[in-house]
Amino acid sequence: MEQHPAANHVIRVATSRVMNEDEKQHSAESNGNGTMSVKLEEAMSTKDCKGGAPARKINDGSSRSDGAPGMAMAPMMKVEAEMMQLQKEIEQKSKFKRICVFCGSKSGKKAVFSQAALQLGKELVDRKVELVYGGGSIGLMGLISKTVFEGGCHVIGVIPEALTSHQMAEQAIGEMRVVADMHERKAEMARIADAFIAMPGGYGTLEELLEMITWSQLGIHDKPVGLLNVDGYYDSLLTLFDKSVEEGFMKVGARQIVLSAPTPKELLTKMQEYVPVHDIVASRQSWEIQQLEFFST
Ligand SMILES: C/C(=C\CNc1ncnc2c1ncn2[C@@H]1O[C@H](COP(=O)(O)O)[C@@H](O)[C@H]1O)CO
Repeated sequence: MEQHPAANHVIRVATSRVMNEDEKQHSAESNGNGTMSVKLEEAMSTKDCKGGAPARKINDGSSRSDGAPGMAMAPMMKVEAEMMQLQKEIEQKSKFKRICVFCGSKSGKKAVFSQAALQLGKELVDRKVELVYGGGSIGLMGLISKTVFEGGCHVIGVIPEALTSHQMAEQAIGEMRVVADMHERKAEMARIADAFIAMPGGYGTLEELLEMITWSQLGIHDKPVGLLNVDGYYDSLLTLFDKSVEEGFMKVGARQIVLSAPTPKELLTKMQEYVPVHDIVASRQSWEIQQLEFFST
């Protein structure tokens, strides 16, 4: 393990497969909504707010466990306040433990792009989501990683060996996973993240985005892929995808792999609700078997 003063820690990763047991376990760990649902059900049950004897109905002003008239409002209001708080927590709590964000190594000309990076970073912090990203400290990459890190959430940069000397001269933050090349980088990002978001960016961002969409179409993963369409930046790409369906190069179901929204909140809501509807080319299991065979030869 290599340590750099500017980074929390740096580890070298030998990526051999896109999906493995660690990923499956992590995926199981990441679904925290069950606990909250149970809590809400408890709050909505017929017990009073102190957990005493059952009352009749939550919204009925006469519902008192002790049967005393006229004094029901205070405990009922407390139950309702608790329910609202739990509901808020459920909405804020993310289904995703880690989200990979692809974004520009430049900040773009308009301030809205930087503002969106800060907004998305804050949204991840509010939802207690860890960030996986390209490991660079420049452009939108630098802004979002700093925001998430300073917000107290874990940040994992996945960086090819060739870029490390450049990176280390800059201010690296969080955990750095050093991989052999660009292919391993994407495989590692895909393996450890539960979902992918592309912010505005150039070729690098587009290439990463399209690869994750293609891997979903093929059945290599079934994780949500979202486009943060800041100030209509991706309008023309979305139109091209529609054109591709129109001209018979893409199935309607496959077009639905790509989710998009102008704000992080709206995008994350769509991503939380995402259910794949496309036909996959080969099962995830068969991709894993192929990869195992490839790496064992
Ligand atoms: C290491 C530093 C600069 C070197 N540049 C990059 N470092 C890390 N990751 C990068 C770098 N350039 C591109 N990427 C990856 O591509 C995406 C951005 O590319 P774009 O062409 O700017 O859209 C990004 O998601 C990265 O994964 C000093 O910090």
